[in-house]
Amino acid sequence: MRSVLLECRHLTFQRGKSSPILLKGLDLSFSSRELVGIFGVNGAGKTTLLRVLGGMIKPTQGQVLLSNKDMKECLLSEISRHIAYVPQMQRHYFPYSARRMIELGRVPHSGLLARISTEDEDIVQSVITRLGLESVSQKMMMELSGGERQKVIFARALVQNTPILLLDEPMSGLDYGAQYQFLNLLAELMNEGRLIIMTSHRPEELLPYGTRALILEQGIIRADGDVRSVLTAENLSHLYNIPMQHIDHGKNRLFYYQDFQK
Ligand SMILES: Nc1ncnc2c1ncn2[C@@H]1O[C@H](COP(=O)(O)OP(=O)(O)OP(=O)(O)O)[C@@H](O)[C@H]1O
Repeated sequence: MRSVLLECRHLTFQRGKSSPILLKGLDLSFSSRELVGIFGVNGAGKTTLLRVLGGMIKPTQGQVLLSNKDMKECLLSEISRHIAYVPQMQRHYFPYSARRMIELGRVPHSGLLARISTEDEDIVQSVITRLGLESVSQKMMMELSGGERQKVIFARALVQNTPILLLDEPMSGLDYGAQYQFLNLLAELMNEGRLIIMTSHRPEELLPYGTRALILEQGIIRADGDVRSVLTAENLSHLYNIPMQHIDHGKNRLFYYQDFQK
């Protein structure tokens, strides 16, 4: 059975009085065992929505509810035991090794000053193995490639062992093979019962396993539903104002620009 893990009610967000209203009274509900993609043009507010849902920034109006509890009443430690957030690719990191960076994901469970326990070490090691990070785990973060860093930050979120994962363009730096493995991993995590919400610019990546897609446009949700009904050439042509077509192939849907050669 699915249970509602995260909701927002009448969620409005505006940075300042003279700034545009980025999110306009959104009502959304997300449950366990969902893999949701948020789509929208650059600057539409996808990251902002993820960050408000993750409790990192407060709504201007409205509420975010974590397992039915108003997030305003949740301690930071409580939020981080429920939600792991993976930001868009960053350039600068503290001078930590990859393993140390991953270990930090255990802090919500063990506390900032506690020594890492044997149980924590086992969890960290199992995630390093699951993501194939053995060869980079002893290297410093700044010595890693962009895609390797991306995997390490995802590993940190996984060891947090939360029912909710919020991922901001998680596949942007991954090579083709790593994207394939990552998609399969997301499907596994969803089947374990997690709620995964990710932003994306590539509808293809959501089609095989995604359960739901949202289109955020001018502060409102223009479409919300099953991936195959939302991520259509018609909806994307309208969203990006370009002529698009799609072809279905099994579980996959391929998108292409119509009349590209003209
Ligand atoms: N820290 C900030 N201070 C001021 N404005 C910001 C800040 N972060 C984002 N914005 C603005 O808020 C708007 C929404 O940004 P957001 O990052 O949520 O968009 P997005 O849909 O995730 O975009 P992209 O697809 O380019 O990543 C943009 O106009 C952006 O310039």
